[in-house]
Amino acid sequence: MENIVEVENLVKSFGNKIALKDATFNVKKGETFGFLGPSGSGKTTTIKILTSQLQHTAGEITVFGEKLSKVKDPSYMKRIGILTDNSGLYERLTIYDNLALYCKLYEINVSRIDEVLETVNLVDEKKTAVQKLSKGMKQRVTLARAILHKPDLLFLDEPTSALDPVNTMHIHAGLKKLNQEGTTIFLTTHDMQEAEKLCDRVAFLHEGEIKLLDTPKNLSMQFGDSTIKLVLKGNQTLVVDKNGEGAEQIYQYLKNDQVLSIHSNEPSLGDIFLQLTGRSLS
Ligand SMILES: Nc1ncnc2c1ncn2[C@@H]1O[C@H](COP(=O)(O)OP(=O)(O)OP(=O)(O)O)[C@@H](O)[C@H]1O
Repeated sequence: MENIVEVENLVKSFGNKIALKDATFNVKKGETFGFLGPSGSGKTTTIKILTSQLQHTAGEITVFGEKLSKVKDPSYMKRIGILTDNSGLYERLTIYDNLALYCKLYEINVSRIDEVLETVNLVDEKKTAVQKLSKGMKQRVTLARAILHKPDLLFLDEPTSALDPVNTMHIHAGLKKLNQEGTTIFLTTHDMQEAEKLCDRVAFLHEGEIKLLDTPKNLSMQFGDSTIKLVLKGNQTLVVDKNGEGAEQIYQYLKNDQVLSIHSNEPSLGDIFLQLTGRSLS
């Protein structure tokens, strides 16, 4: 599959502080790529560099087949969507008027506004001034603006960090739809469930270094143990090996009608991160 982003040996330092150490990764066209790491691991710094908001110290970056220095070109910026914590919304204007301004900028029809407001669950609030919105609602307006022009590549920095579970579900469904329609997504998060749900591949970032990069499924197989968990009547939990002896045990419990549930003992992305770095993602 074609790479839409190629990053080689990326380094970023702020004075003596090294925020990114030799990070190398690619984002493939059409995928949702997750950058997972705890606070301070370098996620926002990476997004800022990839979207030309910050200069990197060393390394090679290519986006859409062009060296990063050219990405500032307006024709490139039109192919990119960005959601960061810096909203850039006009507080006194309504949601609709904010988005209408961007429609003009991107030269797209205002009929698209209702579509994106549907995605972020804000159709009924479109005539409300931004200054009257909650933090989570503003985050949803910013996301609506980021996807207004159906970008080829969408950068999302912790897209659901200020949202409640219902709105998070709404946004996840919207992002899946956008991805199915062809937008490649680069997403940072410290929410492992979000990553498991949305991402085709994930990179684990720890103290500015990429520790691991693969599909969630491969990681779970690589780090999983070869056991099966049984929950028996009376809520007793039993872990058995995936071998002939384990099979015999499971058979006996099933035969005696003692089994409530059977699960393979797969680690979550959070478990894997903990195993790898000794610290949790949040
Ligand atoms: N402008 C800056 N000047 C100095 N240090 C900075 C600057 N921006 C970021 N850093 C440092 O670089 C490191 C990575 O920060 P970054 O914001 O990329 O982390 P993050 O993974 O996005 O964290 P969070 O999840 O809290 O947003 C941190 O140690 C941070 O203090």
